[in-house]
This record gives sequence, structure tokens and C-alpha cells, in this order.
Amino acid sequence: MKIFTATQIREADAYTIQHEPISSLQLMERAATACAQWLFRHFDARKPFYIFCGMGNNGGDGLAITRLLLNNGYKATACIVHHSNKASADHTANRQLLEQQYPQSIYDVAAVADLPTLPPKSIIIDAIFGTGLRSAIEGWMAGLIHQLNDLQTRHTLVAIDLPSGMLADASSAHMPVVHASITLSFEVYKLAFLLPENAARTGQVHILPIGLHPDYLTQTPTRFHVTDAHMMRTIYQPRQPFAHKGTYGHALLVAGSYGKMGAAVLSAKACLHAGVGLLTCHVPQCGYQIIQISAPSAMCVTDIQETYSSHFHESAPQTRGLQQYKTIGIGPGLGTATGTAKALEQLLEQYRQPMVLDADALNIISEYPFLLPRIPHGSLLTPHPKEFERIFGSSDNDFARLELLSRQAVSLQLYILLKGRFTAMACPDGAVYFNSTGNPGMATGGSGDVLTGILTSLLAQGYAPKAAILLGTYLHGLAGDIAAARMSQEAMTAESIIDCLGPAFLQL
Ligand SMILES: NC(=O)C1=CN([C@@H]2O[C@H](COP(=O)(O)OP(=O)(O)OC[C@H]3O[C@@H](n4cnc5c(N)ncnc54)[C@H](O)[C@@H]3O)[C@@H](O)[C@H]2O)[C@@H](O)CC1
Ligand SMILES: [K+]
Repeated sequence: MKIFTATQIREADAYTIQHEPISSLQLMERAATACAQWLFRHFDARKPFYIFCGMGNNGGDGLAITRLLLNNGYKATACIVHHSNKASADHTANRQLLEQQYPQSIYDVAAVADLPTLPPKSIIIDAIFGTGLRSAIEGWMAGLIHQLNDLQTRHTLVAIDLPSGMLADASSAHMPVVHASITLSFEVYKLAFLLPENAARTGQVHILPIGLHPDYLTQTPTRFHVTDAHMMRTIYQPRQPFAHKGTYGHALLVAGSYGKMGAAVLSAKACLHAGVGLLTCHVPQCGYQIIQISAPSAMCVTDIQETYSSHFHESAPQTRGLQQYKTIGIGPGLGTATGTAKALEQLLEQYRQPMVLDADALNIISEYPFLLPRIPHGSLLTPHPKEFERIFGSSDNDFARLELLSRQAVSLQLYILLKGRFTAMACPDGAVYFNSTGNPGMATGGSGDVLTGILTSLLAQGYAPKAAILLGTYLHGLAGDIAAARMSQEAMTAESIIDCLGPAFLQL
């Protein structure tokens, strides 16, 4: 699914109005109807609704929603917030329609003191500002937003299109923004919804289709995307009937050190369960029996060192050197010993195919930044926010960090995956994809090691790096969602994610 900017959303509205064709007022009615139907499904008619309407078209939506609620037997009051003397044409038209049918339902607010006293457990609808907001809300309106946020603790607050005060395409981290428990937005995700700084402000986001013109939606290129099941069906390659284990590649996994062999085991198992043809694990000597017993489908070579690895750049059981491997996954539980860092430097000299770098491989790179430009083009890096910051530096807000992520992916020609609720995957061509699967149950030790195993497996099977990162991240989250449904977010572990990889593949 594409993510449109506020400007593109306005263009999509205008294109729909011109080419469907449909009047602007009718399109607003469609948007309001989609919201009202959602509200009918989720709230009963005993709850009083207070709809705070701005002077633009977001307020127009609010006025139309008020009329539709009243038409269906709900108690609803439109509180018109006079932040400007000028109302939009569709706001005015909807105000007139409401006044004609329900003259008692309108209440004017021109100062914070005008706020009505709300009965307990009211539903507050925030239709003050939508995509038309240009900058931070100031003056008495900022006070009103704070007041609404105080009320939010005792009432349910539903934002229409986006919480008022939030900018769709830029940071509003330090601005007054409504804290909604639910956001009902139209047709497509806004970039702001996918970044952690807004998580506490949007609440649950529901995207409601309003029939924007499909030609505009399909033909307009966008830089940001959300991955979905449809996209995965175009990427996934079913296995060939005449396949043998050589068809699906031989991967080398370099992982584990004394006390962290679990990370190597999790990665190895995930790699095997994601379909790799052959897997060799390079581990320090202390890990030999651990790998052989816990992942018998994998082969194992040991380092000359007992507790950490320092010679994996020579890991070549049949003397054909590192080139025999289709790809290499490196990092989980590896440690950052000086000998390990030296071996990583040598590995990057000897092996020039796309590989997967995670965890301690990234920590080593943050200590030896000259290694960064030596990573083979097309490789996949999977930092969590702290690892990302150690390598690339900090940013003022999530939008700035997203730009930094994308810039680095382009200049280094790497795929960089920044882990989070909506993991962001930046590509060398400047595109950024957000993963849509996964849940907070996956915020547990080892789940990153599982992802490394899956990505290594897909690269080994011949998936192109972009396909591997999109499909691998989606499968990882989907397996996590299946695990959470089976055993709860609390009880699931990284091993549960591996156990659910099978059902995740079956859902593709
Ligand atoms: N036909 C359409 O264009 C559709 C529009 N829709 C709704 O229309 C919304 C966009 O409407 P508008 O473009 O009228 O914009 P908004 O209603 O979001 O806001 C516009 C108003 O905000 C004021 N404003 C902007 N920045 C401000 C600031 N920093 N401080 C104080 N006031 C400020 C403007 O003066 C104007 O009065 C969408 O979010 C959506 O809710 C939907 O009805 C779908 C169809
Ligand atoms: K709003």
C-alpha cells in the first residue's frame, strides 16, 4: 500500500472530484458516512457524542458526522471551534444542513472557557484540523488541545483523519497535538502514523476506504509504502518440483560466543525453518555440541578459539573458500572481541556478495566505522534504534531519523532495516517500506536473531535482496502474530516465532 503526502491526498481528492465525477460535498458525505458507520458498529446510542469541528473541511466532516449520528438516534452536539473567521465552503454547507434539521445541536466555542461540561463517558470526536494544518497550533487553540487531552482520561477520544495538531509529513513531536484513543483516517496511511513519536497520539488507527479514484492511487509514484499480503504474494516463490537441496543455496551463519550460543541456535533454526537448502554454522569451540544437538539439520565448523570467533573468514569445510556460500549471515551473539573485529574486516575483503549483518557485527562496525563503506552493495543491515544510533548518529525526531536512514541506504547502496512497531526498510533507490505485521510480544530477547536467520535463508535461496528483506520481515511479524494468537503476547518467545514460521508460510 502506498503512503501519500498531504499534498498528494489533496490531489487525489481533486482528481476524484473531477474524474469520477463527484462533487466535493458528496465526497465529504462519503468520508463522513464511512466514519459514522464505524461509530455505529463500535458505540451504542446511549453514549453522548461531542463533535469538535474546525472551520475547514475536517470540521465539515465533523458537522456531517453529527447529522448522521442524529439521523440514527444518537445524542450528538457539534461544538464549532472558531479558530478563524473564514469557514470553507463545505463546512458552511454542512453547517446549514445541520442547522436546518437539528437547530439545537450546534454549540459555538471561541475560547477555552466556552468548552461545555461533558457528561461521564462521553465520546469526543476531534474534527478540528486534518491535513490542512500548516504549522504548530498556537494561542488559545493550544490551550483547547491541552484541555481536550485532560478530558481524554475520562472520555473516549476519536480523531477524524488525523489527531488535530499532528502534521502528516513532518514532526510534531514538540507541538500541541490531540491524544486520541482511536484515529479514523481515509483511504491510505499517513507517514506520521508509522513513526514511534506519534504512537501515543493516534491510538488504534483504522483506515476507512472512501472510494478515491483508483487511477490516481495506482499511477501516482510514492517514496513510502506499507507492505501487505498482496505484495507478499507477488514476491513469494513456491518451491520447484524437481528441486534438490542445492537448489536452495548454502548459507554460512557466523554467530555465538561463550554465554551467547542461544542467539546462534535461534538464528540457525530460523534459517532452516525459512527454507535454506544447506546451512553451515561457524561457532567458537564451546558452541560445537550446542549447535550439533539443537540444530541437527545444520553443519558446524569451529573456530580456533574456545569462547569467541576470530577466524571465520577462513570458514571453508571443503577448501573452496567462502565463495562456496551463497550468502553469509553474521552477528547474533558474536561478541565484539578485537580478534572478531579483525576477522570481520578480513571477511569483508574476501566475500563480496550481499550478506546480512546484525547485532554484534553492527556493534563492531560502530567501533570501526571505516568498515561501513566496505560492506558489499545490496547487503542487509538490521539495526534496532540504539544500534542504528551508534553507527549513524542521533536525530532530533523520528522524521529526521527516517531521512538519515534513507540517505545512508542510498549513499552506501545497502538495505537498512530499522526495527520498530512498523519496521522501516530503506532501499538503495530511496524507497522506504514499512512492515505491517508483528506485535509487542516480539519485543523479547532473541526475536532479532530469528529475523537474521530468516533473511539469510531467503538470500541463500536466491531471493533478490529487496525481495528478501520485504518478505522476511513480513514473515517474521506474521509468525509472531500467529504465536501471540496461540499463546499470548506475554508467553510467546523467540522460539515460538520459529515454531510459527510454518503456519506463516502457509498463509502467504
Ligand atoms: N473533498 C475533500 O477535499 C475532502 C476532504 N476531507 C477532509 O478535509 C480535511 C482537509 O481539509 P482542509 O484542507 O480544509 O484543512 P483542515 O480542515 O485540516 O484545516 C484547515 C483550516 O485550518 C486552518 N489552519 C491551518 N494551519 C493552521 C494553524 N497552524 N493554526 C491554526 N489554524 C490553522 C486554516 O486556516 C483552515 O481554516 C481532511 O483532513 C479531511 O478530514 C474529507 O472530507 C475527504 C474529502
Ligand atoms: K482531526
